[in-house]
Amino acid sequence: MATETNELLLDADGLYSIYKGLEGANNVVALKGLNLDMKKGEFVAIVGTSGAGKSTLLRTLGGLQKPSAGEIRYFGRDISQMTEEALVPIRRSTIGFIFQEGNLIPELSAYNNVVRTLRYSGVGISEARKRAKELLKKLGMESRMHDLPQRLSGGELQRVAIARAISNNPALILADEPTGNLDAKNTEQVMQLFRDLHKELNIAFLIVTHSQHVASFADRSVELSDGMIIGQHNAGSDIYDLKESRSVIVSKSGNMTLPPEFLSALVAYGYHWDFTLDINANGPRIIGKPSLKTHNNCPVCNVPLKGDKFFCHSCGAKLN
Ligand SMILES: Nc1ncnc2c1ncn2[C@@H]1O[C@H](COP(=O)(O)OP(=O)(O)OP(=O)(O)O)[C@@H](O)[C@H]1O
Repeated sequence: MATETNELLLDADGLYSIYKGLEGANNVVALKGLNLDMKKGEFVAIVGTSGAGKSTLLRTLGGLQKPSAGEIRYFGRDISQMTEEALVPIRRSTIGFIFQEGNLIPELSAYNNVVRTLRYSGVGISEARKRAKELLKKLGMESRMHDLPQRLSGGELQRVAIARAISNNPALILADEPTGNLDAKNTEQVMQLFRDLHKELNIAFLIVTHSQHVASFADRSVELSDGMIIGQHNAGSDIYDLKESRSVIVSKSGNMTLPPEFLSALVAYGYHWDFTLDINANGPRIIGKPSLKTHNNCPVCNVPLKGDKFFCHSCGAKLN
């Protein structure tokens, strides 16, 4: 059985991700100071409109691209500024990736794709062969395992991709639209497989999806909009109309994320409230009068903002 514990698996703090604009164009700030915690064995969906930053978040959390600012900790260990050399073994031992296209090596059979992944992780050849066979059998691919990817259907390709992703017993699977290319029947089967793996092996899942059905498998859905997490939702929420089910998130480091309707009623993005809190035995109390301020320093590169408080002339971050 999946046992969700209070032990933190993943803990991301203040993540920014900036794509440099082409000549003359503004940079795109795809993640804007985002915070996310995941417990061991949790099943979380990332939902939100197109361009909200979901894939960027997944790739950044997986160490496939560096955040422009912020920290990403796995079991308390910060990976955000590690060299590729230091990252590779952590990625291999902790994380499995599944993408929409499956990303198999086209010249290798299903079986050799899995063997290759295991070999890269340092598993000996005979053990790798044995484990590849067992995994493909478990995923219902025993009779097709010597076929090349081009001879496999979308659903079969995803099974091989899943076999590769779980081959190193990862604590977490990061999946970007894993059923995006599949029909309803194959989507159901792949999601059922995820659920079984989650239960049997206690693997945590973080899945980007546009599908209500896929999100319904998750313990909670995290909603992204314009590079920020704007709410979370319990299992069974309607992801096509999330307004009703948003709840406030308070991260481990004390950052609070408020639903967008609330924020826009309060203030525009780019401002913050400045106040002093006194916490004593009677609970928290605001001292003095809160005041509304713009950032003095760029939250991405920390250089003082000059003139325009919503554009950093130093790193090019657009802050609204
Ligand atoms: N390599 C890149 N270079 C420049 N901008 C990029 C790059 N990748 C993504 N972006 C931009 O970053 C923002 C977030 O993109 P991302 O792909 O993370 O969103 P998404 O929520 O996954 O979208 P979708 O649901 O359509 O796949 C978008 O404005 C996108 O145009």
